Amino acid sequence: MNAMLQPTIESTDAPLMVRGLAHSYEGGKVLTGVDLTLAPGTVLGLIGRNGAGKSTLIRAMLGLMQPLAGEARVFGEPALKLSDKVKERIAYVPQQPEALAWLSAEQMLDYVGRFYPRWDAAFAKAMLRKWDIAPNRLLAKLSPGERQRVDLIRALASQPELMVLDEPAAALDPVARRDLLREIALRAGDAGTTVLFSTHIVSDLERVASDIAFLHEGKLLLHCGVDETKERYARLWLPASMSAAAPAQVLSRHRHEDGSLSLVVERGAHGQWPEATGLPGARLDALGLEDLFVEIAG
Ligand SMILES: Nc1ncnc2c1ncn2[C@@H]1O[C@H](COP(=O)(O)OP(=O)(O)OP(=O)(O)O)[C@@H](O)[C@H]1O
Repeated sequence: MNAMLQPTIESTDAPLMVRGLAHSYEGGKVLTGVDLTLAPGTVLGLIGRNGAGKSTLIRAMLGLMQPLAGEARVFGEPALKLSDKVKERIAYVPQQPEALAWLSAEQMLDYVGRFYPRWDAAFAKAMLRKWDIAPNRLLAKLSPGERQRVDLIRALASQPELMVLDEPAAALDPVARRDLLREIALRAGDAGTTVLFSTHIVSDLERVASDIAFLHEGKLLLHCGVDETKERYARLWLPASMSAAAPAQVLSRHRHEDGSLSLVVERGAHGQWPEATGLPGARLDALGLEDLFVEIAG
C-alpha cells in the first residue's frame, strides 16, 4: 500500500473516527462530509441547533445506520460490522430510549449486565435508589426523564471505554443533571473513559467537556478544546465605511441596517487576527461559547 494512503495509528486505534460522512433524508442533506477523530480520554460535547443532524451523526458513527457516503470506525473496526469484543467496550444512550420496555428497571439492568464483563451491579442498584426509580416498575410506565435515567445507569454501570450519549440531560431535572455531569467527569478523569455527548446546554459543555464540536449546515465547525475557543474566535465589528475591507474567510457574517458588519473571525496559523481588526474604527470583542454559537447559527 502507498505509505501516503496508510491510515495513521491515531485514526486506526481511535475510539471513534469518521471520514467524509454524508447523509440525506427525503427532506434534504443533513451531513455533507463530516470528519472527526476522537482521541482516547476526550470528553467531546457535540452541539448544534434542532435538526442539525447530531443524532444522525451519532447513529452513523456507531454503525446504527448506513450513511450514504463515508467511513466510520469504532476502536478501529468498521462501525457497521462491530465485533462483540468492541460492543462490550461501548455504551450508547439514545435520545429516547425505548428498548426492553416490557421489563422492569431492575430486570432490564440484570439482563443487560450479563453482556458486560465489567458490569458494576452495586453501582446500578445504588443509582436506582439515588435517582428514585422503583426497581420493579415497568420501563414502559416510566416518565421520559425516569426512562432516560435508567438508560444512563445502564451505560455507566457497564464501565465502558467509550460512552456516547445523545442529549443525555434533555429530560433530566437539575439534580440528576448535575449527578450525571459529575459521573461523566469522574469516569473521564479516573478511568480515562472517552465520552461523546450531544447537547443544547452550553453550560453543561463548559462544565464537563474537554472539547467541543459544532455541527452546522452538515459540517463540523469549531472542533477544538473548550478553553481554546475563547482565545481563538472573536467578533469583529466593522463600520459601514470599512465593510469593503472585511476578511473573506469568516465563520459568520451579519450586515446591520446601518451597513456595519459583525463577523466571527478566527486567529490564523501563527496566532494573528485578520488584518481588518487593525483598521481604524474596527472593534474586536471576546465571545463566550453561547454567544459564539448564536452568532454562527443565529
Ligand atoms: N428517519 C428519518 N427520515 C427522514 N428525516 C429524518 C429522519 N431522521 C432525521 N430526519 C431529519 O433529519 C434532520 C436531522 O435530524 P437529527 O435528529 O439528526 O437532528 P438533531 O440535531 O439530533 O436534532 P435535535 O437537536 O432536534 O434532536 C432533521 O431535519 C430531521 O427531521
